[in-house]
Amino acid sequence: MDNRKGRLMAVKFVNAKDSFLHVNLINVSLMQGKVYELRDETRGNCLAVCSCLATPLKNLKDNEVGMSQKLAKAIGLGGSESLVLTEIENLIPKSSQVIFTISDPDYAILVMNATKVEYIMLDQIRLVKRGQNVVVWISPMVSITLNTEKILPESELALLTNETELHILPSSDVRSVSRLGSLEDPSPEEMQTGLVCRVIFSEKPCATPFVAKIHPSVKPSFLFALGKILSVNKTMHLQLISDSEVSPAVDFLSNLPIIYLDKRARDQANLFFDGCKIFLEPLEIVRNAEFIVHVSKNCSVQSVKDDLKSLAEKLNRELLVVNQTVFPLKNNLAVKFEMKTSHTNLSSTSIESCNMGVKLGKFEIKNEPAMVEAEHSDHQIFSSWLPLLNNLKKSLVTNARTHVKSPIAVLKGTRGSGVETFLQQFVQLVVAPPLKLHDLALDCKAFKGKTVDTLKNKLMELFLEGTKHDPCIIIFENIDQFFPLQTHDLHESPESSYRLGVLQCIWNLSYSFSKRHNCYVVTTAVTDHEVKIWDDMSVPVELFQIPDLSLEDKVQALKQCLTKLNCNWTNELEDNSAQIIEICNYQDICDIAGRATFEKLKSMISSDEPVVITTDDLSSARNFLTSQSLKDFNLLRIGNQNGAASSSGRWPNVGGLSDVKEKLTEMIFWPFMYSHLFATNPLKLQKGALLYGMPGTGKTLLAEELAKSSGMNLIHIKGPELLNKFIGASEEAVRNLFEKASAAKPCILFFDEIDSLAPRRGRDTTGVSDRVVNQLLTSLDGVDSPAEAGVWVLAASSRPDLIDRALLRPGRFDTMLHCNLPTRLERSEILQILSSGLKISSDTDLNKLAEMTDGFCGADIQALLQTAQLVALEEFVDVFSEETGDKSMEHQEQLEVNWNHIQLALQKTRPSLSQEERRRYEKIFKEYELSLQPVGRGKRAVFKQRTILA
Ligand SMILES: Nc1ncnc2c1ncn2[C@@H]1O[C@H](COP(=O)(O)OP(=O)(O)OP(=O)(O)O)[C@@H](O)[C@H]1O
Repeated sequence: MDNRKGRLMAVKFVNAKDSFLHVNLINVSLMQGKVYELRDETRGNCLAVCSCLATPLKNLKDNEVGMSQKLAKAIGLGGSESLVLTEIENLIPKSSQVIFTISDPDYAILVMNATKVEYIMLDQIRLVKRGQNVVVWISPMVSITLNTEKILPESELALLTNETELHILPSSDVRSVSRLGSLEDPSPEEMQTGLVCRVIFSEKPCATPFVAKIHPSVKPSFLFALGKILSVNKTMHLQLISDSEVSPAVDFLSNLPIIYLDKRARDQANLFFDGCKIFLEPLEIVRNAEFIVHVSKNCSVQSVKDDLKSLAEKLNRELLVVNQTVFPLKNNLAVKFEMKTSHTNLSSTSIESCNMGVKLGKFEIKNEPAMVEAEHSDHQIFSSWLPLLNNLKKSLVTNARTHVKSPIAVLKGTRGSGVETFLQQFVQLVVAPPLKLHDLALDCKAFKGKTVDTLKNKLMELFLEGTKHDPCIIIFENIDQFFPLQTHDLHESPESSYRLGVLQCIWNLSYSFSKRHNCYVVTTAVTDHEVKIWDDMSVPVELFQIPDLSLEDKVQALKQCLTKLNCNWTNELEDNSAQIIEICNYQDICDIAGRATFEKLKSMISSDEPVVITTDDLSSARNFLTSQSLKDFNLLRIGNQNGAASSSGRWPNVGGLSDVKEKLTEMIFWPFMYSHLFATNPLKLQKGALLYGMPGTGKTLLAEELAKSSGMNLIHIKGPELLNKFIGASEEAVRNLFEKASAAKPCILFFDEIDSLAPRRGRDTTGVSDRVVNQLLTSLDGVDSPAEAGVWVLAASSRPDLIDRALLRPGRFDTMLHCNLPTRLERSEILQILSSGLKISSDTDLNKLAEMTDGFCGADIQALLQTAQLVALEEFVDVFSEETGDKSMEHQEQLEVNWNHIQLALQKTRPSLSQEERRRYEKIFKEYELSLQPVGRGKRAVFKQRTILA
């Protein structure tokens, strides 16, 4: 192609939403990124300049150039014509300011979408020529046409970059064009050319329709044309009258004046919701700005405040500055900066660098609406959450006024603690008067696995939507979707960079939008890990910890759930429910109510009677469900059969071990059962105990039985299950565990095989165990007195000598309880217990069996009885199938374990530990016990002394 002569190409209209030229693949390699002058083939005049897009369009021929039909029309091309394309080779100057004009209807659209235009403009247009029209698409259906009025410094062409300041003026306001870009002050008229207001629908109809009321402190009475927010084609005239009875004068959150509009005018303007924004364009220009303040980029807010203060003092008058931020100066004196609304300034630094008009007059700072104490109605807010709800609301208001706080609030609650419900209650609170925030939500579940770019586009749409409804609150639901479980590695990994990308995107948008608009982002976090990720990004999110519900609130939550499920409840349930759901969290209560209702409905399927839930229904539903807070853990039992603690027969299933049982009863059972007595007694309670002994001696059984008999939750951790190869993950698992235990209180945290989780430090080459031990120590030290905290810690090990010694110090696992191999008497007791569920013939002598099982531990005895049962079963099957050919086992009741079966089982069963192994264990325990006693003092000293005396 001869660049000087140009190339003749036929114009084809393509479905593009931009002001670029499009060509096919072959031409792209020649033309991409280049800039062309477009001349009319017949008349030869230059119509426009355009740059060529690098993305090829398949359906174009080699001699065709594609452009949008709208653009073609805007630059004066009619029908399908041909153009001569001449490349512009000279360097195109980058311009600092470009001034466009725009038709009045398009201006109305622009005003409502200014922020969006800022973001999308450079994607659609890069090059402009003085006098040329360009088209910008605000949405696929809506576009505006801009005419390039002026380029500064003076030039024919301008390349638009991020640095270019764009000014767009309505064409009716051409007078001001000549002044733009100069350092001249804008005239007072320019400053009063428009007003953005928030509409509140007036309850009483006005005598004349199309009259809007406004508080006199904001504007005197003028005639305005009303441009509406949703449908942009209509313009209606509106009489604006001042009325001292209307209040508030200014919506303090958005700093927008509020006007009250009659219903008829509202319908005419297609305004659908209270609180929407409208743009008022004056029909009369009013000269009333008396003083101009220049606010430059480098000028501090304080210096402006000082200037204005001295001015107010000098004039002995009060200052009124409409729009933008309010700075209180002294009693009843305030200033607000007014940006020029005569044009929309699109530079990112516009706020700092523009001139602002100050109007002198009286201005009353509207007092911050008192934090309306949230209503404590039956269906709404729990009193335990009320202080936090109000704090969060306060933070939001402060942020809206000062922009000094973080735009993101993270609500942290444990699993099942009702985080989502809390969020709903918060939203209810802020969308109601007086704040009237608009709420938008994004369910992150829908974006799981999507690219950061896809998410970014969606977020951009969401935030832009938010700016339309400013002030608004944006809620990220289920944000944990972006935190895959195994992202604890500190090294670069696809997961960690994805997560970082997502969060950075959320942060960047929240930050930039909240600077200019009142957008406040609220999200949730369930684990420490989720909170830490924000920390790692070093962005200042505000963290709010959701408190546990009080017992009264739990009962209220239960009633709410049952009411929602259309159920009634009995009076006795009213009295007993607190006891049943005492240790449940919010989600558990919802689940229990749901389960109880479901079971009740099942039982009365053919009845039309109303559903009435009783104490029994609730208790059985509670026993059926696993607590939410414990779902990730190995939960052995919650409470006993009745859902409440029993005070008698505490160890019915554990034989022998009387010392250990007694000590555990004193240490855990009593302080829990009689907490009121212990609370008034200054006794220092022990919070942790270590059960040690040979394998199979009933250590796990003891922990289970303790939880069962006291009605406490039990979290059972098998040593190595917490260890994770990712750096930091094991420590975090330990931290989470203690958090869960606290959420599930009253709770016993039971570390089985603790020697494998917390071996002595310094022996592990990977360092994982060392860090886990350190974390365990920190977490154990963090557990308060069990009577208050409701968390007791138990550990079990058959090799206590391998455990890190620091764990055994006072305040940690400071009580050592030895679970011995059972003696003959104890074996007899165990045999009684374990055989109680079996059918045993009368010829069986359990005492004799106890004598014959020397060296057997509890687990061995259980194995022996199981083997005896199997032997009995084999015999039973043989006899019945041979004699009767009956294989249906109808005669099961005749299945019985007799002495003979036991003898046979005894021949097949050996103690799990040989004599030598038992001796080795005994030696280890002895040495271990000795090593624990302080040298020269205490027991060891006594022991030594005794030796000497003997
Ligand atoms: N003292 C006991 N009374 C009744 N049953 C017992 C007793 N000791 C052990 N058993 C039986 O043995 C089974 C296994 O015991 P348990 O798991 O509690 O032993 P452990 O000491 O925790 O063993 P390990 O060290 O191998 O974990 C129990 O479920 C129970 O049936």
